[in-house]
Amino acid sequence: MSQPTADPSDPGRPMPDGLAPEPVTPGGGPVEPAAGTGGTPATAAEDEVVAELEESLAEAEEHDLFPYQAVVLTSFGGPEAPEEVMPFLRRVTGGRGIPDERLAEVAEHYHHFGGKSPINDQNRALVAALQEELQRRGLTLPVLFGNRNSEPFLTDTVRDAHEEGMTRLLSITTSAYSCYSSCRQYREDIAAAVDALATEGRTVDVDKIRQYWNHPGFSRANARIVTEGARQMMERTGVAPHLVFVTHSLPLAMDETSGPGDEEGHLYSRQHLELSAAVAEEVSATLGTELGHDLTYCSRSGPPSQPWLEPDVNDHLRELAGRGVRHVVLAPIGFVSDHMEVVFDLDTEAVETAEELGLDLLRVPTVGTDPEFVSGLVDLALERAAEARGGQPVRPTWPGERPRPSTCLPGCCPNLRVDRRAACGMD
Ligand SMILES: CC1=C(CCC(=O)O)c2cc3nc(cc4[nH]c(cc5[nH]c(cc1n2)c(C)c5CCC(=O)O)c(CCC(=O)O)c4C)C(CCC(=O)O)=C3C
Ligand SMILES: [Fe+2]
Repeated sequence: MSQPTADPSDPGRPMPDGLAPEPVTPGGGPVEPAAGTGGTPATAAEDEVVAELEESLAEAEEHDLFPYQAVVLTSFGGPEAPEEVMPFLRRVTGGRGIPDERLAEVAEHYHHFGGKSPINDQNRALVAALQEELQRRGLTLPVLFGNRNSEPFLTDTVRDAHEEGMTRLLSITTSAYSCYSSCRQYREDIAAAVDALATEGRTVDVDKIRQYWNHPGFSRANARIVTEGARQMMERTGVAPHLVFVTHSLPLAMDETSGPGDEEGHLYSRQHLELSAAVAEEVSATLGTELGHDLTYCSRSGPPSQPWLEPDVNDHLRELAGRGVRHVVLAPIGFVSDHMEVVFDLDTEAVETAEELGLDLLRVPTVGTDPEFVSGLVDLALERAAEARGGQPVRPTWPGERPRPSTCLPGCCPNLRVDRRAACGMD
């Protein structure tokens, strides 16, 4: 960790400069006397209303997540019944040129599990864990849940929040890395929700925590999980396993253009390469033996003519077996929960490939509701709130020392097909 002593959320430490809430009300000014009194003396009932309002505004200013009134876990979504599978897939791929055969094939993956993706249950568990962690720190804000591609839809969640009187929300997305699919597309869907509600006369602002691939809550939890898996395998077999990291493949053009718009590009694959190397080094140091490692990709789609990031995890397992590797720890560092990509593409397909090859394969879990990860997400929310108040909070990272900006730079991770407004950025 680059700045191990600075934890803005640690209640035991005094707040660094700039972290104290600004003395403003959510409405931007002092509380007005009850409206409609027309200069006549206030009734006891009106006095009571004003007192309650003042009290609730004072409460809203006290907490460390001010100016936010709720946290919204924002995720991809997934079907929960067989009849939801095709509508979900059409929503996800709408106009994106995914061949019909690929859609039918992916539909089969869902039907293989009774038409239900595990992703929503996993996110509901994460919502509960986040709520518990906030409460543990004395923060009483609600944690809401909204999806991009299935119920509960983000727009409906934000509308309900507005009905409850909320106008400023903080989104925590279930996506750690930087590319169009994992960052800007979420920002576009947040903007679409905000804009849809604006047409109903509802004004809501939504900010987002930074991409957290190198926030210690995510990266250190992954390092620990992979270490545990490798240790188990070593104790069982007496052999140091090979580490195979895996993430979602992307069209090469999407990887090339991922990043801050500084024309360096390839940020998505570079982030994964950097974390894979750091975790492998950490595991090797902890277990006292050098473990080999590679980064691989899964869940390729799109037309065969379009180049995507490689090697595919199955191809790579074949290559490793050919080189005489017998024991593999498979670490899905690209994902935050064991959703369909993990239970089908890895636990079903890659496991089958390994069986054919006679490889001993251990797939370690994603971060899920790991307490270190959940606590890291709350730290990230506190960090974002401090920034929203004009402060300059400490922004811990591992590996490296370059946190992603919480407001994306112009042109970052562009949509290569159409122009859509994106929230949480400078463009
Ligand atoms: C980077 C990335 C993440 C990780 C970041 C994040 O988590 O957001 C991710 C997650 C997910 N992807 C998911 C599902 C799907 N992704 C698809 C298609 C695509 N994903 C892409 C990228 C990513 N995807 C891309 C470049 C495409 C091609 C078409 C397009 O440009 O959009 C398709 C269409 C069919 C197909 O082609 O496979 C489906 C059904 C689910 C739900 C799983 C469940 O139900 O449990 C989750 C969590
Ligand atoms: Fe996907």
